[in-house]
Amino acid sequence: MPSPKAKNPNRSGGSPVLGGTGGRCDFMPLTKPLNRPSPQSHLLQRQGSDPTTARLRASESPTRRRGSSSSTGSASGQGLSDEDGIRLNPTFLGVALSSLLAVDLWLSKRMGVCACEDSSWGSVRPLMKLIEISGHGVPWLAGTAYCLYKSDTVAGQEVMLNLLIGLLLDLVLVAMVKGVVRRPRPTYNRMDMFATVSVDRYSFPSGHATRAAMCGRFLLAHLVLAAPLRVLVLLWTGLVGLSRVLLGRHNVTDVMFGFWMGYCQYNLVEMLWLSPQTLLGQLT
Ligand SMILES: CC(C)=CCC/C(C)=C/CC/C(C)=C/COP(=O)(O)O
Repeated sequence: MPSPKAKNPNRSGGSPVLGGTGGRCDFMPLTKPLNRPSPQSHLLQRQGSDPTTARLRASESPTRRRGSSSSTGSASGQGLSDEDGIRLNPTFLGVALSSLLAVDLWLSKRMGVCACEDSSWGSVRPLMKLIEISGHGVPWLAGTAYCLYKSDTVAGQEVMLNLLIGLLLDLVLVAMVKGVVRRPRPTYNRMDMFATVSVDRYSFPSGHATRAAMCGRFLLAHLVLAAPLRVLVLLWTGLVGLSRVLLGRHNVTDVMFGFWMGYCQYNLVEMLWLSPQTLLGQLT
């Protein structure tokens, strides 16, 4: 049976959505774009899972009061905000995602113990910033370019050239995802990072985490390293990711996704691998 909203004569269309109030099949207006939920709507989600309660709380919020002239009653249909559209029809995936994000924000804030000098672990901040620089794009690009220039074996040049390609690919892919997702950095982050570009005001995914994961895999696969050094590479990768959250630069999910993305980027580098044979084949 359709929900009371379906009785609204102003509605021009709707689609059934499973998981509506009380497990019924509710209708969601097709004419209204479903924007990403605002931070406020996450708050609403956390304050009460009951959609009716959430709607009532939304009508008490200052933003709703300010714009109350256009939203005098949800029954009119015109007064429904995008938030209402989403909150009245919470899908399982929506609730799961909102819960994950709420846990992510809470955990990240608790872990941001080096976010500034006055933080509880503020004295460790300089060490965390050193780890940050060790995973920054500039030293990696400059170091790889230098090794490529200095390398006097074809094998060495091949490895360095492909690492350079991987690093550039990483910058482009991370910039694209950051530009699309546009998740702001945590509010408690101090934007005092060395050499950033415009998309670096966004947080998802962590560019340091993608680079650490990709370079870590690259080093383990292409350098002949003794066991302690292999452990050190793994440790460094983990520390770069952890330092992003401790410094308050990122939320945990930014780093987790960054690790996964960097891991996949390495597969891409392997797929696109440029060998002297490939290069010579291209030239002849
Ligand atoms: C050649 C060229 C375009 C170099 C750009 C290198 C550069 C400025 C990379 C940015 C590195 C950076 C600050 C990434 C942000 O990392 P998150 O972990 O904070 O996302």
